[in-house]
Amino acid sequence: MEKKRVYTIADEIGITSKELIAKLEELDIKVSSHMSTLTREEADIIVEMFKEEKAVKVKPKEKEVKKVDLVLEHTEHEEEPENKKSEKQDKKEKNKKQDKKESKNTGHIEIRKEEKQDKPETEKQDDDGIIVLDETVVVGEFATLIGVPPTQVIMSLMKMGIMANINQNIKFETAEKIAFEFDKLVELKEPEEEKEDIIIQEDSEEDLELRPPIVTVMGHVDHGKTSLLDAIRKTKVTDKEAGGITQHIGASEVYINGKKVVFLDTPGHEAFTQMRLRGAQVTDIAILVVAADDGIMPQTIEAISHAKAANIPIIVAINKIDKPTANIEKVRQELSNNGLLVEDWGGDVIDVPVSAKKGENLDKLLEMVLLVAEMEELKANPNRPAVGTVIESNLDKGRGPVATVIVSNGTLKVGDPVIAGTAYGKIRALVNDKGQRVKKATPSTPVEILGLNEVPMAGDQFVVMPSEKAARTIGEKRRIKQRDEQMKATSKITLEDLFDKMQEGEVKELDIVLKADVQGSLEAIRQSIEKISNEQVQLRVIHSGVGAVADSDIMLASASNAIVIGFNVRPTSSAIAMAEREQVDMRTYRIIYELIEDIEKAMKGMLDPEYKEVVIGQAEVRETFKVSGVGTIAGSYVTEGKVTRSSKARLVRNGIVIYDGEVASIRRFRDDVKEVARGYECGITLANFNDIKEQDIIEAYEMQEIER
Ligand SMILES: Nc1nc2c(ncn2[C@@H]2O[C@H](COP(=O)(O)OP(=O)(O)OP(=O)(O)O)[C@@H](O)[C@H]2O)c(=O)[nH]1
Repeated sequence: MEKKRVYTIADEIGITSKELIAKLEELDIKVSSHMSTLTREEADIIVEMFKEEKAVKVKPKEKEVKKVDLVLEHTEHEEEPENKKSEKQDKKEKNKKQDKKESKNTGHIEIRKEEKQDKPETEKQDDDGIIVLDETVVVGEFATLIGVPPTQVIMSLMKMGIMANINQNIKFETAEKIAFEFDKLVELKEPEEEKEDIIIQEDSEEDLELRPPIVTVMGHVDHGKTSLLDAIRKTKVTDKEAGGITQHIGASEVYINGKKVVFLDTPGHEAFTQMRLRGAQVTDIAILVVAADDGIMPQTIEAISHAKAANIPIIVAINKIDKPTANIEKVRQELSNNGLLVEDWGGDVIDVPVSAKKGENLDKLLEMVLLVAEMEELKANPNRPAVGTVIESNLDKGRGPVATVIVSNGTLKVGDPVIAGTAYGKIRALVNDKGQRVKKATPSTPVEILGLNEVPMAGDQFVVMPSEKAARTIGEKRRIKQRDEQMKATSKITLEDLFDKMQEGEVKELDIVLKADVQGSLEAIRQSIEKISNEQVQLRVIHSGVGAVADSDIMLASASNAIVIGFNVRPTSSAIAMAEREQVDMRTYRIIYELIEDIEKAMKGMLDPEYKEVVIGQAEVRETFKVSGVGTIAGSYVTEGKVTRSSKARLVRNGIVIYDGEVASIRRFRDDVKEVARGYECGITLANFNDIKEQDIIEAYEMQEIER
């Protein structure tokens, strides 16, 4: 580390060494003489501090002006006389109240008016003179806020053993201590809640009526999800509406004993989790299809994890019972191994053996769906303007933007002005799942809506607005906000920032998606991981499975703000791309101990930086010499880049890595040298390794820290 002598620093400031030593003593920095050294960083801060101090002494006026400028940049009335300020404050309070009154209340939603931001985002002073600060604050700004010269703040910091210059950030806790020293009070800014632009008002209990359940079918590939959906639709849809042709709109309704059940058309948990990723939970109940001849398979386990993560009840349909190889009891056994104990086995999970092919027991399955729905008490108020979720959307050549929505509450009518994400418009037509035009759609009903100005996204919430104008205003505002947000990267949890987020109280749980090469290691790792939970943070494996890290793992992690850990497995290339896009922290390990150690370190905020290997050169071994006391010296010729004494080295023979370690020495003629470049000969020895042969390749590499 570069150092500076006291006399040089004194010289730079323009004072004598003695004066500097005395000043440093005041700051509790002990130096014995003018020959003592400080680190370069310390020296810079001290020089800067003294320069500032001098400037304040010499040109107090200019400094004042600058200070006011700085304040003006943030807020115009911070420097106003007290009485005027409070007058303004009063007015503002009144305005605020007025605003609140004015914010439109349509009976079911409240449209929030934007509050004027006339104070700086980060810091402000509240009415009783308490200065409100963020988690961190820049030294210079903090000094201005508490009305103390920056040099004094820097000095106080030094006394606390913190070397920071005027442009550096300090933590709130530090700022608080310093403010106390100067008789000022500060408080931590309360985290602002994400303000919704539309507040949907709750219904009172007496307005609520039961609504049909919305069901998603999940399960392993080929276990019969599509067959089951088709079979249900064929028997049930055509039963009711003779000749009615099911049109694909993303969801369909079926009737059992006169009661309606809504099925989402896209089977599988990917679509389901995709929606959750967008913050929408449409599904009330999951039907887990398990083929009786195949049993629980990896995607079955995934589906279980996804449904559990979404906290929805699961009904198991044990399918293909018509097959001679069907083994229902085996499926039940496997279910219990995966945390689903069926009723026959003393648990509370409902399972129904069915055959999608033969149409067997489908009524029983649907009855169970209704039963679970009843227990869930799914309710809505049909007598209010509608809200719901977009489940599919597309741009139709003839009809323009088309969206299938499911009404979650209220009744949607033709002519209603709506907003869906950033899209807005007036409902021109409603089309049901049979392709028929309808006038209205009640709770849990899937319908296509026409009349939006653009195609919304699946997962977007739609809300009926008081007027078309209100819909447009909100739509435009959202578009601007969306653009802003796209600029800011979304912050997902990572092991690096785990500690900081724990300190800030943002994180109480670390969810993990775990993939490993064999079942045995999965269990061992899961147990070890969950054991290291402490009071501050709970570690939870929300999904584990055998095999490569796949897209669905990343999707689940992203939707649940989890990290992904792969043990002895690699991610697929599309999973890598997806993790990058979704900013999911994904790590792979080959040694359990290292995996556990990384998590433990992350919990203490001491995670080592990540390194990547960079090959810096290659040398060919042309001759070898055995020297007693030294070992084998490889007489080599550097063919690429360079080889340095500090590099790591690999010995490669016929493409196979024979040794991986470090360069012990490099000599040119009889001298030890630091490095040898391409085109030169040299003698290389490797640390603790002598089995070097002619024609071997020595590959020199370095581990470089990756910027995160
Ligand atoms: N014997 C028998 N075969 C069935 C049954 N249900 C589905 N199958 C067959 O199983 C195969 C897979 O059925 P699908 O409905 O395509 O399965 P899936 O789960 O939707 O498959 P993916 O869409 O590929 O994930 C088809 O050949 C079906 O005919 C059943 O109850 N009995």
